[in-house]
Amino acid sequence: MSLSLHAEDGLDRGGAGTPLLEARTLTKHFPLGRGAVVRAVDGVDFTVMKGETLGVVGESGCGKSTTARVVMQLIPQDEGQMLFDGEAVGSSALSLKDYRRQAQMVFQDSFASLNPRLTIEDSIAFGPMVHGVPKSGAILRARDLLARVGLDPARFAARYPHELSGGQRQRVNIARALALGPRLVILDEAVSALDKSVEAQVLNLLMDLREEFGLTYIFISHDLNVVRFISDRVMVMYLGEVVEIGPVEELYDDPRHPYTKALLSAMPSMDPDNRTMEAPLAGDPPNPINPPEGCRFHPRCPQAQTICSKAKPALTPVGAGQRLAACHMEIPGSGHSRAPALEDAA
Ligand SMILES: Nc1ncnc2c1ncn2[C@@H]1O[C@H](COP(=O)(O)OP(=O)(O)OP(=O)(O)O)[C@@H](O)[C@H]1O
Repeated sequence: MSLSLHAEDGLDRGGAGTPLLEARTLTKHFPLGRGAVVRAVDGVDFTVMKGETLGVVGESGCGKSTTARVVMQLIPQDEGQMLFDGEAVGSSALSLKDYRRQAQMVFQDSFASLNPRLTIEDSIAFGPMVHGVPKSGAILRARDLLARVGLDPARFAARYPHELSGGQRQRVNIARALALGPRLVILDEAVSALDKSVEAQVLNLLMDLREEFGLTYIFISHDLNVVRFISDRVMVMYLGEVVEIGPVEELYDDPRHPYTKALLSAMPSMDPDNRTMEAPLAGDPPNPINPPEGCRFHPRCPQAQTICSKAKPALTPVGAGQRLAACHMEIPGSGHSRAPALEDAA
């Protein structure tokens, strides 16, 4: 098989208009016994465009990592479907094996992701060898990738993970993720464990690699400043659901969902004149085993009205139209009260 180290022919680099990944009503529940179920991901819909970075934010436990693991097919979804470049993942047109080559993931823990008994070059070469690349070719590719992530192959190829710093190990993990020539890379808190100066270097490296290889990223992070820096669009999750998604500057400058407003108001602003006056989030997120009826955010929402506890708001276009928010108050014609279209559901 041939594994390209360059953007694939025909890849719409930076083309905001063509979907690479379409996730439709993805659902993942974890049974806990005695009928209890954690609704970790509950009917999530989103699209990632070719060449873009989609940031994913939300409080701990809202389902970011589970969404990533389902997208990677590390765990199967209970319901829902994914299309990758227009083909259903797991279909005869796109087998799971082919899909897994094209979608790769980098995790937060740079050490746990690497086999301590393998040298750096062997770790990077492992994936291509599993996919049938001869060892000599896989090692050459590994050394090339080491150089591309800023590690001199002559110095680093024969070292072991424990001989590297956290930042160097994460560069190795990035090289390893790129070894199979993926088109989609999921970065799950991939820079969160790094010192700020190292984090900035790795973020710049990720942006360079995205251009060089025509990659598409899903970037999961608790750090809203980092997400703003690297993302083209941002998806906000709350208790297993998407509550808002849209272009990064639009969403940060004019958040529409009350949860997004509260989340951003808790963000340490670089600019003291630019801090929002929204109330910060009160209380802990409710339990994903027994989420509230209607809008799941309503028990903590300063704008909640009667409808919010009764009917689930659908993701609805807001603002300039490239953004969606799931809030009854944003549904056109609702007059900031009960939305007529939802009266029946109440
Ligand atoms: N294997 C599992 N079994 C049972 N519950 C799980 C499992 N994996 C995740 N969960 C639960 O699913 C919910 C979503 O977890 P997930 O790790 O996806 O959230 P997250 O937003 O990534 O959180 P964090 O930011 O802390 O990583 C949480 O309540 C979590 O405890």
